[in-house]
Amino acid sequence: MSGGAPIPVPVSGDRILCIPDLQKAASQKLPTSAREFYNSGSTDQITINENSTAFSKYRLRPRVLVDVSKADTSTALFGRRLEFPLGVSPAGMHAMAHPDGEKATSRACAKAGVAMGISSYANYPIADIRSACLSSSGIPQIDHVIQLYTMKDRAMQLRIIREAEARGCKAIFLTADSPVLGVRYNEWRNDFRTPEGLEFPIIERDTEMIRKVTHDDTFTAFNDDTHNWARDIPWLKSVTGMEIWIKGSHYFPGLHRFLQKLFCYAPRREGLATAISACILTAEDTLMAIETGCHGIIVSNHGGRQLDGVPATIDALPECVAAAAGRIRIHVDGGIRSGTDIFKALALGAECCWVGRPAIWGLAYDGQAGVEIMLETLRIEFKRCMQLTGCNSVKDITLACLGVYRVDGPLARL
Ligand SMILES: Cc1cc2nc3c(=O)[nH]c(=O)nc-3n(C[C@H](O)[C@H](O)[C@H](O)COP(=O)(O)O)c2cc1C
Ligand SMILES: CC(C)CC(=O)C(=O)O
Repeated sequence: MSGGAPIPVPVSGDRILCIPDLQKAASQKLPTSAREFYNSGSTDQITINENSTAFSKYRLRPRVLVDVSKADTSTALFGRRLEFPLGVSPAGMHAMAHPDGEKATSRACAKAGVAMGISSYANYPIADIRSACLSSSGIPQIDHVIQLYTMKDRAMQLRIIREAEARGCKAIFLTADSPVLGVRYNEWRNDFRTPEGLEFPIIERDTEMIRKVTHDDTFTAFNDDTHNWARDIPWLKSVTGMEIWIKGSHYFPGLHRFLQKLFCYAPRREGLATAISACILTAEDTLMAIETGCHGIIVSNHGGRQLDGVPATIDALPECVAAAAGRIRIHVDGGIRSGTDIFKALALGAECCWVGRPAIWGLAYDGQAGVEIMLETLRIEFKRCMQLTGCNSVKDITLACLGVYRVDGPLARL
């Protein structure tokens, strides 16, 4: 019998015991316009709120009297071990939360053994973010992915891709839900501008250029609202060997007709037609990602910052998983605020989760150390959840671990 090494619990005097503690402490430190920029969603805040509350409808179905002394939280991504199934989502402007910005996030991710996404709107170049987490032998200790928008300026897009390749990024996360910026009242109300001194080196914008304009203006100038599956994915595949993952979903006109044709003329896919009927948009996008040969999808609604009123990602996940039928890798982000949330997402079929705002709150709270607290909190909670449900490895986390209450009924298995 082995009790294993005791799990270190964060017990500093700062009393950050969970992600909501961190959110509260960090938010108090941020000026109003930065706080609202980070913490808000779009329009009526429906989706951002649901992203985190939707997890609570699920109940855990634990198995007891299981030896969990050697429970192992690790998994693998891009052939590298992750300490637990988590990455930090690509989110712009980490340096508004702490001067070390994405470099601090990168170091914290390396310490925790998780992956990191680099936003096109990062405040440091890809090279600096990668080299912030070098091992003693000079090799980055974690994998990074580069987040790209579909951009009007193909030459710039190509320069970003070449730089990401040269610096060893493993994949492109193509953000598909942003042909235009979401309606963000906070940015309008506060006439939000990137603070003095911060740059967007990846999209080649210095501080003077970006302070002149709003994000709406920047998005309109850069993002390609003519983007589409048929043109953009083949182009990306033709220019890079990096993996291509689609982040977020966006309805592409004509797609429904295309799918109808597909199911009409390809009888072997009839089973899928049934599966997608539950949630047309996201299942369609999942199928398009498969059809166009992408490597993976991130079930994401951009943290509720783009189209308000879309479902919580944890609610969209099952339809995507069903439509995918094991043919594409599926990750999820949005509203994940505890280790139990990670557990539930895995039980519903995600391979890995990502968090956006919690990293920003960690930065605002205490730079790299704050992000480390955030990651360690989630790791400990995830491990405890695994042990208390009788799971010894992430492979043990299946649909059988969850239940949900139906109206006036007993707990139902999923
Ligand atoms: C301040 C902020 C900036 C973001 N910037 C980007 C971005 O540049 N590109 C992108 O694809 N997603 C961006 N996102 C969305 C995140 O990648 C991620 O989908 C989202 O934050 C996940 O939800 P969560 O914050 O509830 O964890 C941003 C999110 C926030 C909060
Ligand atoms: C820096 C931004 C324009 C990115 C952002 O806010 C977003 O993508 O949600």
